[in-house]
Amino acid sequence: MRRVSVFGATGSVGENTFDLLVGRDDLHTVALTGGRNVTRLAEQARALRAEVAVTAHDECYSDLKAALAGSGVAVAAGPGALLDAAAMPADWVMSAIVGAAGLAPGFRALAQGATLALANKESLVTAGPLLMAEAARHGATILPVDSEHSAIFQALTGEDIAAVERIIITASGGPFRTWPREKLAAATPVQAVAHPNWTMGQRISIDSATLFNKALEVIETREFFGVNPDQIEVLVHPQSTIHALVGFNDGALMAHLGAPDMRHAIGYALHWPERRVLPVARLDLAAMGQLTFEAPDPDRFPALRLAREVMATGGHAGAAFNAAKEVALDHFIAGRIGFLEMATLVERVLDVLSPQSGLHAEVGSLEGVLAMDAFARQTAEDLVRKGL
Ligand SMILES: NC(=O)C1=CN([C@@H]2O[C@H](COP(=O)(O)OP(=O)(O)OC[C@H]3O[C@@H](n4cnc5c(N)ncnc54)[C@H](OP(=O)(O)O)[C@@H]3O)[C@@H](O)[C@H]2O)C=CC1
Ligand SMILES: CC(=O)[C@@H](O)[C@H](O)COP(=O)(O)O
Ligand SMILES: [Mn+2]
Repeated sequence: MRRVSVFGATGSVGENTFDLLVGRDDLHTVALTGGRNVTRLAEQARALRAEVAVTAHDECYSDLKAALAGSGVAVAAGPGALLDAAAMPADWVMSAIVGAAGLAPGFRALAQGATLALANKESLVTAGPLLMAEAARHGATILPVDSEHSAIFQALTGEDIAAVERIIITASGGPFRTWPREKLAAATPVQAVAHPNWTMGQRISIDSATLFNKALEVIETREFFGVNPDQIEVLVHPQSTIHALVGFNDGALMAHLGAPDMRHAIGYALHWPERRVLPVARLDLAAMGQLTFEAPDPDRFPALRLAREVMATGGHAGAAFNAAKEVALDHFIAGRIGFLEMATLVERVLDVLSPQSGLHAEVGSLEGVLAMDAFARQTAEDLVRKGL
């Protein structure tokens, strides 16, 4: 029986994963984790007959315990319990916690040789070399779940990475793709979260609106596939039908198309190296009529430029970039800074950290990455307090 665990089970990727796991008697669920939504976590744990359910928050323990009374599911809480759950032997582990909080559990799961289905792009942005080395050290496999990276991975199957000239990841452009800069300044969280094509969690949805999601994905592409930054292109494609394209040295361009449904990428990672029938809509290209493409606008969406600077800096710049972006997002959601100020804040943090602080230093340990993450968060908080 194949053993599976899901980290971030109550989120958008987590629910899509649950949908593919429920009712499968060839799979055994080891651990399910969530955050504050303990009611849903308990429902999932009962439905999948999980060995253990873990909430990331100590204060949610008693509610989770009560919700699982009589179920036979063990209950635990707190960041340490998340790591303990990641250490429980499993064959396939979904990493779908949002933000840098997903890094340590995924890292821990690799140490027991699990196949890590990686939705948490922040892991590669903050600690790419470390994560890939940890997988190699333990004979573990990392499979991409981010839709673009799953698409690239599929387009590369059977190919030689040395024959790759370029990788093109598509961006929907988000809900503000056509908005002028003046209007963007007043954009609200409610408007920013309304993704045109995908149903996702609040944070990644807003990151799609700023194009910070695409900025993270450019770095994720570099870290996962080992290509040079100048081989990675971003193409705005408002229909989100093509997820990525790979260009080869003979001029061929292989595109991956599919409905905007994460169950494809999750299901591909679940069954890899096989393909199995998945409950996703089939495309009707004639009904669609046309697919369109645009270049991203660097003035209204500076996140992509910042990603290029981060890749040029290397070292811990990815951890600082992601942490600053997470703080900026918190303040935007809370109404303390404006939409355009998110990129301003991230750029200021990188400027402040640039001359000192080990930003260039090679990524050598999880502790080092987490220290840079904390330092960048503190720097961002200080800048917001003083006023941007
Ligand atoms: N949504 C999507 O379609 C896609 C998402 N991704 C990536 O996948 C990851 C998850 O995204 P998404 O599902 O949208 O996110 P959601 O916000 O929908 O879900 C996040 C999950 O993480 C849990 N969580 C939140 N904070 C913490 C924490 N500090 N410690 C432990 N667990 C926590 C949440 O628990 P609770 O809700 O119970 O509080 C929830 O289970 C992100 O890295 C995102 O970039 C990538 C491609 C597509
Ligand atoms: C589903 C997925 O992989 C998301 O990362 C998606 O790509 C977000 O859409 P944007 O292209 O708007 O960032
Ligand atoms: Mn994506």
